[in-house]
Amino acid sequence: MTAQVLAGAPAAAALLSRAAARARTLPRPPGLAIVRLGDDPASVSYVRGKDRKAREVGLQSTVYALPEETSQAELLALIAELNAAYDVDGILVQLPLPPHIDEAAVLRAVDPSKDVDGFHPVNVGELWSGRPGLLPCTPAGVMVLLEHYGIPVAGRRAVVVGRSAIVGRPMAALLLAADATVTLAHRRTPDLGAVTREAEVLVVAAGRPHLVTPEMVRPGAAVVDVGINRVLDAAGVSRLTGDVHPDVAGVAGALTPVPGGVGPMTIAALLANTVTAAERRLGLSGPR
Ligand SMILES: NC(=O)C1=CN([C@@H]2O[C@H](COP(=O)(O)OP(=O)(O)OC[C@H]3O[C@@H](n4cnc5c(N)ncnc54)[C@H](OP(=O)(O)O)[C@@H]3O)[C@@H](O)[C@H]2O)C=CC1
Ligand SMILES: Nc1nc(=O)c2c([nH]1)NC[C@@H]1CN(c3ccc(C(=O)N[C@@H](CCC(=O)O)C(=O)O)cc3)C=[N+]21
Repeated sequence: MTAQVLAGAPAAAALLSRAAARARTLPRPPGLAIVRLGDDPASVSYVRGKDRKAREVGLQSTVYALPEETSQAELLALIAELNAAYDVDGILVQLPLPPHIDEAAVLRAVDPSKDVDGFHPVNVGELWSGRPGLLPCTPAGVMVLLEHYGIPVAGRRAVVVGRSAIVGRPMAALLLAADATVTLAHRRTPDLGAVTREAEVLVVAAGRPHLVTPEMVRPGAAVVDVGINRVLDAAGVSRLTGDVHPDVAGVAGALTPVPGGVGPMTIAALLANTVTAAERRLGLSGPR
């Protein structure tokens, strides 16, 4: 037996085509502003991917590539300008930020109605209180992926490994909102395998290559691998690998690949959020 492959591409394409159709009904294209500091190669490449896809689906996307040494005051001034700009519906500040910038202060500065990452405390609070506003892209993308493949969540045991503000915590909130019974595991969880074996839906976002091995997985479980780790293969070539060991495919019922699983969903969810923000700002509230 080998697990069903939950490829991101078809689910992301479906989400993008729904978002593009909604965007076409608006009086003007939804506007996305992407802010990035410095030139960390991974950030440059993610931002390029987001900007390219945004244009493909008919959004007006602008990348603000600022030098690494940009001061916090300069960054906050740009955010204030984008908050005030009529034709900007979504603002994304690419993380991580350089160490001299107070990340929490920057995320708080983004107008919550333009916070297409769903990182502002207002959106976080709304998510946990069960009145979701704009949803964090990776967890929202995971929910769309599960739905696309008809994997049920309601009434099932879900385990999330990792409790970061951008992935693990909001993932747990969305699974809870979808009526799963949710456990959130982390570095201080004793006997992680005993916990993950309980999961009918297992989401792994730890940033540890191959942390989850076959004996940690319940037979037939749906396993979502959020991890993106750059590792050297036997030939010394740099490759992307997930947090889930490939042999898990022999135990799981369904498994997301890395790359080509959650990554494309994250980008699609960001663009769908931007359309949602535009609809709300223009007073034309469409579906979600
Ligand atoms: N596909 C996509 O679109 C995206 C992928 N990612 C990837 O997902 C992964 C996680 O990202 P992110 O959440 O930002 O990472 P963080 O490093 O912020 O958080 C990692 C979490 O995993 C937990 N953890 C780490 N090691 C273990 C372990 N051995 N056992 C149990 N828990 C552990 C940590 O626990 P503790 O809190 O106790 O330290 C922490 O809560 C990374 O590989 C990242 O590249 C991230 C964003 C988007
Ligand atoms: N403000 C902010 N918002 C984010 O959403 C955000 C961020 N900062 N910082 C970094 C993480 C990471 N992230 C990814 C997006 C797409 C892929 C993606 O498309 N991955 C491809 C592979 C890409 C490659 O080849 O490098 C895949 O998995 O198939 C991965 C990771 C968004 N993040």
